[in-house]
Amino acid sequence: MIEQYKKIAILGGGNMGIALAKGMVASGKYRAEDITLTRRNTKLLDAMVEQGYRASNNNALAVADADIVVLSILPQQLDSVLDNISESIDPSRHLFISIVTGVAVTDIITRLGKVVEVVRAMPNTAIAIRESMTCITSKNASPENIKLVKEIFSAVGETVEIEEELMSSATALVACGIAFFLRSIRAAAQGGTEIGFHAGDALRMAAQTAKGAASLLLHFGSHPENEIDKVTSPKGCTIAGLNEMEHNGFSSAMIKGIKTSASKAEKLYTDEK
Ligand SMILES: NC(=O)C1=CN([C@@H]2O[C@H](COP(=O)(O)OP(=O)(O)OC[C@H]3O[C@@H](n4cnc5c(N)ncnc54)[C@H](O)[C@@H]3O)[C@@H](O)[C@H]2O)C=CC1
Ligand SMILES: O=C(O)[C@@H]1CCC=N1
Repeated sequence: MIEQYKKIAILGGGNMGIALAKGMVASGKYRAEDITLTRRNTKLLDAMVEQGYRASNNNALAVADADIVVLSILPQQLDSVLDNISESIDPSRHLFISIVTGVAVTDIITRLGKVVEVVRAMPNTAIAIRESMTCITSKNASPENIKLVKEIFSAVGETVEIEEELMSSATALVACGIAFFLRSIRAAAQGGTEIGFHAGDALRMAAQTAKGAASLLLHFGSHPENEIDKVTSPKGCTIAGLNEMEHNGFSSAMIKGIKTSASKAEKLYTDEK
């Protein structure tokens, strides 16, 4: 249990903060009582408190009590939170993990006015079920602390270390990506309903089929087209459907969407200033 001596403050107990906390505890490597979640209205964290987590609306106190500080607020909420906790930070003790989109390590250090070690992480909502793909980067953390952060996120899914310059791209591909694939599954289910299945059955069938497709790639390490070739019988119905989708811009829509999300992610914090 790597984290048994570490206390964790997750500033911003919203979608991701809660999902991260739950995923960490579900991994069996972290204890709920070592994790404090903050948000302005702590009533909304009552369900977490019932499960043994701590809740607070005082970021400075939560930080003072923690070894690891996770920044999990929105980009537009970041500056006021950093201003509020600055006095409570001890750079020799605190390790920062930021999952805030579009915020560089240097942005955090500049705003805090203190040189703390910061590791940026970009997970996705599948962190709640320990199936996240998390991209990690740091310009100033020690190898030990980067390893520690990798271990945290490895407990809730897969990790990859990337250059900080690619973090907005990672945001589009892995964080926004969950929504893109979910929308694809919804579209498949809608098609399924139109050709005869009840909506609930169609959704379950589409979701399991999507899981199977992703698992084939991860299991065999193969290229999608290799797996597609195994499905498309000559003169068959798969290639007919696939080509119809491509004539309507299926791949192009996904590529353009990912590029749009990446450029938006890059500007989310700076546009607030
Ligand atoms: N939702 C997603 O799939 C992903 C989000 N992110 C990033 O993670 C961060 C959090 O995103 P979400 O959890 O989706 O947002 P969210 O809006 O669900 O959570 C933010 C939380 O911060 C709380 N908050 C606001 N001001 C606060 C303050 N002064 N002190 C303490 N808490 C405060 C809000 O009440 C809210 O609960 C964002 O920067 C986002 O870009 C990163 C990866 C995936
Ligand atoms: O939509 C957003 O801005 C956040 C960042 C990545 C996923 N959700």
